[in-house]
Amino acid sequence: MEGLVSPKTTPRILFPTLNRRPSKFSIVRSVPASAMDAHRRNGVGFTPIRAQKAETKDGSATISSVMEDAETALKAKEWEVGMLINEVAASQGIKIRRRPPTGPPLHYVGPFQFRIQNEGNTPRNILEEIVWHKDVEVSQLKQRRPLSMLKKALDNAPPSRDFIGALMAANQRTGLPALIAEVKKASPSRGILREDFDPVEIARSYEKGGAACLSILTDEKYFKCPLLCKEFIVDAWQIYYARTKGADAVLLIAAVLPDLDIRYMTKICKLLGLTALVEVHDEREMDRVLGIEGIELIGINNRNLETFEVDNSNTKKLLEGERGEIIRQKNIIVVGESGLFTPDDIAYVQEAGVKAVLVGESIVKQDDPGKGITGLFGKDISV
Ligand SMILES: O=C(O)c1ccccc1NCC(=O)[C@H](O)[C@H](O)COP(=O)(O)O
Repeated sequence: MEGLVSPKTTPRILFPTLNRRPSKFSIVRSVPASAMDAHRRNGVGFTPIRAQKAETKDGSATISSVMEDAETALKAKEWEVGMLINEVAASQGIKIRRRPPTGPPLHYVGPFQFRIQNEGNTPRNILEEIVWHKDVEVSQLKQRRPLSMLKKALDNAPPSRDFIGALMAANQRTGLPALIAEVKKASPSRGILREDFDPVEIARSYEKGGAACLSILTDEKYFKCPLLCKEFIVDAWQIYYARTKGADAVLLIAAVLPDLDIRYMTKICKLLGLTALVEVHDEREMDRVLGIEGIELIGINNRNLETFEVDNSNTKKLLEGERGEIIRQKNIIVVGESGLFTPDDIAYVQEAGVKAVLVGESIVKQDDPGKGITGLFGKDISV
């Protein structure tokens, strides 16, 4: 049958919804030339398809076939948009593909479900896996709580607090980088960090220990944490959702989001009174972000989220020379993120120019996380 997969030769992918009732559809090929070219460039041999509505004998379409047609059209549109996002992202040097270029690995023929793995539907690293998973998770959440519902819920959210103001006040008070203390149970690179995980107790202990702000890992699948704040944002809907849950800041990862998304999402953050912490890891990402108007807070992640390699000199490297100059001119606050364990580490990134640090593992693992902060800074920063 047209569109079915012969993995050893040329993999061909069907949308699951198309395959469920093949008898009602005639399959035609249809794909934008640009997307097709991108796939050829990626070396992925596939035949994208779209379904056409079948007609009954008297020439009229059945209601269910019309609905399936609409569903199919929507899926096709979503797929096309996903492909375009991948193309735009690639043109900006983003290696993470927002969606699997050849569609999901699961396929259906009649009652049968089968999995076909190929380069285009296998994530190349953990960040890509997270983002693909997040895309599906968010589209399901959006169905349960549409944006219109979230907009109404905004009225009941607690007023947003000044995230940057809190960082600056702590930095001036202590003369040290302000601490964004991270509440997380586990991470993809380090596994479970703390078995007896009570997020509220940890947050209180951080507050007592002198943390200026808290970073709450909210991705359940990969961080096991039930609370909301630091997320893998792939859709503006998540920003509204974060605000309705009381978030004051959200994370936008430049390795995942093209410039246009960062621009758009930053504006939404402003509209909702949220601070956007825009995270970069390399020079290219830093240059992209410095080219975007209105960025106030940049995080330099010392951890490469594709390989998990941690290198604190990354912060120094990205703040040297012209980049550091632009950051100072624009009054951008820089946060040093990941891999900070000792007072020497803190001094090193402070020397490089950060005004704040985001720390998880080294403090969340301590019996008393608040006291862990004193160990991290080499002094009590709560007073
Ligand atoms: O930490 C990971 O393994 C990880 C993997 C994939 C995406 C994100 C990941 N971490 C998010 C973070 O940025 C860190 O949790 C944060 O910077 C704190 O780092 P650390 O002090 O080293 O726990």
